[in-house]
Amino acid sequence: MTVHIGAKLGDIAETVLLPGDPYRAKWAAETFLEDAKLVNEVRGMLGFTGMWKGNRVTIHGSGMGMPSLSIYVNELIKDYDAKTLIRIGSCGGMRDKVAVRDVILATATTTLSTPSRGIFKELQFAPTCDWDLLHNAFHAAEAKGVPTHVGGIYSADVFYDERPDLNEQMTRHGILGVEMEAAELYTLAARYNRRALAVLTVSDHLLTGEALPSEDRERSFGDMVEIALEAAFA
Ligand SMILES: O=P(O)(O)O[C@H]1O[C@H](CO)[C@@H](O)[C@H]1O
Ligand SMILES: O=c1cc[nH]c(=O)[nH]1
Repeated sequence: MTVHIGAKLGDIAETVLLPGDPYRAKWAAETFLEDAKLVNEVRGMLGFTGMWKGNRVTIHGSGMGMPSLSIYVNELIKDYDAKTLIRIGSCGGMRDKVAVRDVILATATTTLSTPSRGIFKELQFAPTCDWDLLHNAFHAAEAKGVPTHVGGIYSADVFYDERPDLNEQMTRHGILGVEMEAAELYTLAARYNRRALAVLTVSDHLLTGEALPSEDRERSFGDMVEIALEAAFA
């Protein structure tokens, strides 16, 4: 047990999928895993461990925003020795070519800051994904025929953004979508030599204003979960 995770040592698999939403973790575990068991519910942050095609997997909520994800990922790596960590999140589309329900595989993330910012001082560290996971995920998405984009994303600190000028610069510089966790996930994975990737489903669009309801964000992102599982065990 850790301060924020009630699971016993050994209850967490080496491969962990990380949705922001704990109820997406529950839905994904019940939908895709065999023998899924609840291993954490401290503060309502649900985590489940089960089997997928003979492979042991944990699906654990990260909460919203990098400070929350940082707590769970630090403990999952340092206390439970998680080795592969894949975020399965929603994001806002930022380019015309990206449509709602499309999948984005995030190669690199741009941020204003992360919880790790302090250690870098004047350095602008570039958080990037694991190449093998990206390669596997792209081929899994292609095989499923899921519309998929590969490229940079923006990991923001706020959902209700008062800086539309920043979004304009992101779009102008080719950023595909905005979410709130991947930069810290990639930074921690780099620090502890783990594999990380963010597989994202576009839930709304900053340019068109289109948006999916919260029930869809909790439950309708099956392609993203399967792509993440295929990528982890390819
Ligand atoms: O759907 P999740 O995984 O929570 O991800 C996105 O949704 C939340 C905001 O609604 C933020 O956590 C953002 O990163
Ligand atoms: O962080 C997020 C997630 C989904 N949609 C957004 O616009 N922002």
